[in-house]
Amino acid sequence: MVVQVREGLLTSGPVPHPRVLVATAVPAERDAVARALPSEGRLDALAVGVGPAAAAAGTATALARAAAAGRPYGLVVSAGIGGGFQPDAPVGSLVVADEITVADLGAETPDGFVPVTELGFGAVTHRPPRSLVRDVAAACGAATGTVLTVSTVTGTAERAAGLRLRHPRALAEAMEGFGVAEAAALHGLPVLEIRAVSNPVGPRDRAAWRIGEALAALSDAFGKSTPVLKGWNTHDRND
Ligand SMILES: O=C(O)c1cccc(C(=O)CC[C@H]2O[C@@H](n3cnc4c(=O)[nH]cnc43)[C@H](O)[C@@H]2O)c1
Repeated sequence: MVVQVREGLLTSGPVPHPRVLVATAVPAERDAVARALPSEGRLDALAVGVGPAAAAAGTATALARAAAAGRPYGLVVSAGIGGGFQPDAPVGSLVVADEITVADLGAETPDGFVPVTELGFGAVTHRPPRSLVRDVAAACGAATGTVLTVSTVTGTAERAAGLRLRHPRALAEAMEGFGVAEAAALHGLPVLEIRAVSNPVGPRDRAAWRIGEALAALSDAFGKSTPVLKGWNTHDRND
């Protein structure tokens, strides 16, 4: 396979059945994913840290190391628990992102929040391959919609309502997807995000978290989605 470095991007040609990196925030999520993966090793689960910056740095490092070792990844999946917008994404349910959007990268103005793209910089959304979103969601029974990446966990009804006003298609929020997606984009790779809902997005209520239930749902999702991930071809990334 030919790997090219062009304008700061690492790109590669189409690969049938590429290696897949599943990036979680913490070891508990990594272990929930790894329990469901086959032992033959084309899918790896790695805990890259909490928040978009740690996730971007950890993912980019893993992708660069794998490429340098001659075992490059062809697909990156951000996975873990997350908050679900109610009533669309109840606790224990699964969400596959058809858009991965960073919600708080921009500027506050007297007229409201302005995303960084409107300031003339960068990106705020990454779109996973549509066929992969469709097939993974069908395999594991997930809803599809926008998953927001935030640096601050939402803790009030006002903020939850504000996010939904700006992002009406948002089903879930978490803290890593956009960072993982930026790292994947830097390497010219497609990205997917899968979240198992551990808590409602809204007023802070630690008693309402169902982390065990969400980790079990995450494990189950990977058990059911592995055949799709293993069978996916990078040729299909624009489908
Ligand atoms: O202290 C709190 O009120 C609180 C509420 C929800 C989650 C946290 C975390 O520190 C977990 C961060 C960790 O888990 C993902 N996650 C889970 N639920 C959410 C959420 O509602 N909003 C954003 N992220 C969430 C996240 O991806 C991190 O990896 C604390």
